[in-house]
This record gives sequence, structure tokens and C-alpha cells, in this order.
Amino acid sequence: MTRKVKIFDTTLRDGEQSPGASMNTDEKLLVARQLLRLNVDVIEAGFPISSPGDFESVRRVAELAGDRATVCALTRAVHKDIDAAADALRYASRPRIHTGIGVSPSHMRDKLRMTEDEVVARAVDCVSYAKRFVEDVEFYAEDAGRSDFDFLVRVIQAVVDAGATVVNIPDTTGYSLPDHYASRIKYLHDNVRGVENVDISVHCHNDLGMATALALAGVRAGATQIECTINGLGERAGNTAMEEVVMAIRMHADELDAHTDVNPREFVKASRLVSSITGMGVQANKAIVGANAFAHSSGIHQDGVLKQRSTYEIIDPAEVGAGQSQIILTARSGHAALKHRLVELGYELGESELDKIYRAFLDLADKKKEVFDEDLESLVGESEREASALYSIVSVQVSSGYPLTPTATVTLRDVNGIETTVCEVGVGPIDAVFKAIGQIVRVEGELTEFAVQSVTRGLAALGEVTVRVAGPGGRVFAGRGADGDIIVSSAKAYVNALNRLLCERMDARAGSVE
Ligand SMILES: CC(=O)SCCNC(=O)CCNC(=O)[C@H](O)C(C)(C)COP(=O)(O)OP(=O)(O)OC[C@H]1O[C@@H](n2cnc3c(N)ncnc32)[C@H](O)[C@@H]1OP(=O)(O)O
Ligand SMILES: CC(C)C(=O)C(=O)O
Ligand SMILES: [Mg+2]
Repeated sequence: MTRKVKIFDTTLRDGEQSPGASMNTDEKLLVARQLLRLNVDVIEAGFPISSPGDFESVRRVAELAGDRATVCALTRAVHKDIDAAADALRYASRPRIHTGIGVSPSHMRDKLRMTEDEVVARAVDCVSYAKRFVEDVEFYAEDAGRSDFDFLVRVIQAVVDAGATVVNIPDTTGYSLPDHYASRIKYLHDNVRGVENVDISVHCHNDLGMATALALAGVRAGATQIECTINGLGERAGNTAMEEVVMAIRMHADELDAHTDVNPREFVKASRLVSSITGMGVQANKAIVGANAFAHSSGIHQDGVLKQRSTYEIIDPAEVGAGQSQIILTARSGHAALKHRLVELGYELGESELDKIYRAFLDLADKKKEVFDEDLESLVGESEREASALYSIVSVQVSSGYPLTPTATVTLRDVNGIETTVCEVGVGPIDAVFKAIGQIVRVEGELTEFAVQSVTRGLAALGEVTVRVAGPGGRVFAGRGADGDIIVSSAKAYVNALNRLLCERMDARAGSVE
């Protein structure tokens, strides 16, 4: 059995410290509910001295969690902060006070204006004071990532002796390199007496984009608790993202000799909830929970994933609540992806038909970013209409505008391969196109309806035109056409309707000869 690493979530505290991410009590409760579903070990619910609202949030989260998770409140190494935390946690089943002080030369000299001896004394005092209220006291050595190794040992030894149950070694400024951070954790392991009886916690920031790597390096070096947030929210560039660190541990459990009790199936839900509450969007290429984390848009990858998902995915998206791998059809897609989607839509096409649709698909995909199912259905419909056509379009050209007279030049090819070109003017460009087509096809019929609609989203979407033409006996023939250019869609729709009318007349004549 691998060793358990506890997951300490600080979305509601460090996460909420992100500019623009503040949450009110009701919102914090919604997030806390989701953290309970994730089965985290500790929820850091806030900083009670900081405001009446945060005090109330900690109190309500503690009430909500009951004995399902430890609920933690942050303080400075200041008695009144600890009093407020103890008060907010009064009804918690599993309360923890998280207190601490800066230990780097920069924090001691420039921020606290205290000597090393004063900092050690204050650290011991705050842990001892917090112990009067709760058994579980976590001590944070702020800016430990930039502290002197031996001074850090001195502080941590002092707080372990004072009864701290957890020692948090934050890389507050995200300064460390992973191996250096790991050597710091190991140094504490090797030099602090009794440290094996407490949890060593890693709390890393992402200023150099390494918050997850730092936390994992800490775990490798013996840390038994990871502090993290949903979506990696947190001060400045954020904290270690829970979804990243938990999945990395799952994938490398044996090598890291570690596991967590978190339920990864709740990750995507948690990510969306936090993002919608805080208004902080998740970048599409974010690991595990980003919109593109399991999406493939290039042909070689799509072909691989369709043959065997694991060729390009290390995680089953269902495992993190992300549904299925997505195949996004773009101009970079190949035959395999197109065929797969067409089969899913119910079209079993032969090789040459598929080739034909693929060429039309590429033309469209070059014009728009993504080709959707509705686009594909239109492309297939278009191809089927063309296959049964008596007349097919060779070219359509229009000139229109103010003060030009709308003019259309249309070339059609008949079943014998003969091409005819006609130029016409009209009230508008579509009228001119329809008149030119009428001149070539020469069949009696009256246009009774014309409708255009966008097949999918975006300016580059296919426009689909439907027309209705009443034949001599009053029978109505519908025609459809789809193209990125609605004038071309209109021409296709009109020719389609006239082809159907012609077919019907030819069938009728054949019937009367019999
Ligand atoms: C790395 C972290 O994420 S730490 C957590 C950061 N989170 C927050 O700061 C959010 C909540 N903070 C607040 O609401 C307020 O800053 C409060 C209530 C904590 C303090 O407010 P104020 O009393 O007005 O102090 P202010 O914020 O201006 O300055 C902080 C003071 O705390 C001191 N201080 C900072 N950290 C600590 C500490 N861990 N232990 C003891 N004193 C500390 C500073 O040196 C400064 O003291 P000074 O006024 O004597 O110079
Ligand atoms: C308060 C502490 C744990 C912190 O957030 C940090 O040092 O980054
Ligand atoms: Mg922090």
C-alpha cells in the first residue's frame, strides 16, 4: 500500500486572495459542498480576523463540514487573530488553526522588522496559544522557500516542540526550483527531532509556472500534505492546482509511493463551479479541466485516438468527469476523423464518396475554424443532390452594390456534359442569378418561397437556402443548397428544385408513353 498524502484545499482562502476572485458566504458554501464531494482532507475556509464576512464563512463552512473534513482558519502570529479563528471554529467537529510567521531574511528584516530570535519566540508563542483552543495546530513558515536552511530547522524544531501537528513549508513567492525545494524538505526530515510524528505540508506558488512540480518534489522528499486550490487559483500566479497534483500522483503512484483519497470524477464540476462563482475563466489548454484537455483537432492525433485512445491521452476523460475524448473537425483533420464522425451521424460512405465530401469539407474548414455536425449534414446533402442532378453548377459570378445594376453570370453543365453560360440582370444579385438559371434550364415553374438560415455558429457558418417552386400542375418542388456564400447556396437550392421538377416531368412523360 502506498502512503497517504493529505489534500488541503485553500481555494476559499489563498484562492480567494486572487484579485477579482472574492466570494461571499453563500458562494463559499457552494464551493465547500463541492470540496466535500471531492473528499478533500482539509478545507481552509478563510481568515476570520480579516472581516465579519470571512468570520461567518469559516463558521458556516465548519458547520456544513461536520466530521467529513477538517476545517481550518488562518491567522497571523497574533493573539487576537487566533482568538477570532478559535471563535469561528467553535462548533467545528474537526477544527484546525493555521498560524505562522515569515522566516526569510526579506520577511523578517523588511516586513516584520524582527530579529531571528524574536521570530522564533513569536512562532512558539502563537503555536502554544493556539493549542489552548484546539489540538490540531498547523504552523506556516512564511517564505520558507527563500529562508536559510538552518534557521528554518531552528524554527520548525521550536514549533514541533511546542505542539504543532502540521508544519507548512511554503514557497510563498514561487521562487524555488523543484530539486532545491525537495532538498529543503529532506533537510527538515533529517534534522528536526520528532518531525516524523507531524505532517509536513507543501504550499507552493506558481510564479515560475512550477507550483505543481514543486509540490510533487516535496512529496517525493517526504511531505505528507499538499496545499492546493481548484483551477490553481491563488495569490498572483496562483497555487498548485488540485486537479493537476492529484492526477499526477494517481498516474505515478508507485514511483512516488503515494496516493490521495480525492475523488477525481468531481474535478470538472469543481472547476466549472469555481470559475463561474469567481468569474475567473479557465484557459482552454489548462491541464485536466481546460476545454481542450481531451480535444484533438489534428488528423494524425485523431487517427491515433480513434484507433486507441491511449496513443495521445494519458488520462481517460471520464476519470476526471470530462466525459469523452473530443474529435474536433478542422482543416487539420484527415479522412479518419471525418469518416468517424460521418458514421456517428449515420452516413456509411464509399471511398470515392468520402473523398468527395472530404474535399468539400476542407474547402469549408479552411474558411471557418471548426466544422460542426450540421455543416457535415449539409455537405452530405449537397453531395447527394449533386449526384442526382440533371443540371449542375459550374460557376456563379455576381456583381452588385450601389449604384451598380446587379448582374449575374451563371454556367451550368447538363447531363450530357454540355456547359451553357448566361448573363442576366435583376432587382438584386439573387434575382439576377435565378433569372440566369431560368434562362438555361427553361422549365415552367414559379418561385413561391425563399428562405435562408445559418447552419451553425459564427460569421463563417454555412448558409442554407430553401426554395419552393410551383410546377405547371400546381405541385410544389422544394430545393436546398448549402455553402459559405449565400448567393451560391441560393443558386444551388434553385437548381436543385428545378432538377426535381424536371425529373418529375420526365418520369410523367415516360409513364404516359407506356
Ligand atoms: C502569504 C499569505 O497569503 S498571508 C495571508 C494573506 N492574507 C491576507 O492578508 C488577507 C487578510 N488580511 C487582512 O484582512 C488584514 O491585512 C489583517 C486583518 C490581517 C491585518 O490588518 P491590519 O491590522 O490593518 O494590518 P496591515 O494589513 O496593514 O499590515 C499587516 C501587519 O501584520 C504584520 N504581519 C504580517 N504577517 C504577520 C504574521 N504572520 N504574524 C504577525 N504579524 C504579521 C505586518 O508586519 C503588519 O504589521 P505592522 O502594521 O506592525 O507593520
Ligand atoms: C499563509 C501561507 C500559508 C501562504 O499562503 C503562503 O505562504 O503562501
Ligand atoms: Mg499562499
